Amino acid sequence: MKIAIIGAGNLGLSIAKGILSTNGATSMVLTKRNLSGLKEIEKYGIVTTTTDNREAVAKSDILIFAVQPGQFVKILGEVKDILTDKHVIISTITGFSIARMEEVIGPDHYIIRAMPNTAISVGKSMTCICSNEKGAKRIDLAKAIFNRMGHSMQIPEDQMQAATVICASGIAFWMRLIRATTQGAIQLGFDAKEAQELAMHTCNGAASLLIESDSHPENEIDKVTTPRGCTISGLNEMEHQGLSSSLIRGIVASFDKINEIKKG
Ligand SMILES: NC(=O)C1=CN([C@@H]2O[C@H](COP(=O)(O)OP(=O)(O)OC[C@H]3O[C@@H](n4cnc5c(N)ncnc54)[C@H](OP(=O)(O)O)[C@@H]3O)[C@@H](O)[C@H]2O)C=CC1
Ligand SMILES: O=C(O)[C@@H]1CCC=N1
Repeated sequence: MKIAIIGAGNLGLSIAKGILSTNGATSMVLTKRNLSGLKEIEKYGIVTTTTDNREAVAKSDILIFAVQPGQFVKILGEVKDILTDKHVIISTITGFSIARMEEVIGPDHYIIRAMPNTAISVGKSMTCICSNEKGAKRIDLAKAIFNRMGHSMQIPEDQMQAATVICASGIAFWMRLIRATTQGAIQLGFDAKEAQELAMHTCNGAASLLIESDSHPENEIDKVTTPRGCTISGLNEMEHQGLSSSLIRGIVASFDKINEIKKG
């Protein structure tokens, strides 16, 4: 697969690392205006970098766009005359609808919207995808690309904003929970490095347990909470302080904000 990543910033570079670590491409062209941050990745044989988006598009079949929303229309306009039927166009751009893409390049292209997160760099992204009518013929290819770097789910386009909050912003929410657990562990006497190790691997174990056993969180919680024990004391105090409520409110605030950004 010949892949171009247009806009190798935080997310674009994470995707590039994920593709490299899973041998997901035969060639990869990364673009940005200032190439100085791409020195390390250029050392990989299959990677080339350029400031020329047209060159990247001409050399590739799969085009992954990871620029800021305000930059996207201009870049699409710049390359639209060299888009052909070999190209699958994948946009990770928040709040930028398929209809707006079609307004610029027309509907006769394989268009996919994808919402990954930065764990794609280590092959562990939860990625939601949807497509335009023509892109439905390439959705299995898109799923295969993202399943190599984690787990994908096809959703209706009108759920992409919600998916952005839960999956893309969501990784930051989980990081904060891991950080808070680390701070608690330090207070209980572990040094900072040990504390983070305990928090990260416990978090990983909780998610793996649910994924691999197809179980419900409360079912697993019931197995841990000894009557009159320390777990239920901790959990109930967290709930008195509003743990679940604050997470839900944070998610809704994030969703309200993303809808505001889309309007404005
Ligand atoms: N960060 C995340 O976790 C996630 C981000 N997203 C979405 O992905 C997109 C990118 O986000 P993020 O990576 O954080 O943003 P960044 O600002 O880190 O990356 C955008 C990149 O685009 C490059 N760029 C700007 N103009 C051009 C151009 N004309 N040609 C080529 N490259 C260009 C910039 O580099 P330079 O200035 O050198 O050109 C920059 O590196 C956004 O739309 C965001 O909403 C979606 C999911 C998760
Ligand atoms: O914070 C943001 O707005 C973007 C979208 C999801 C991740 N980063």
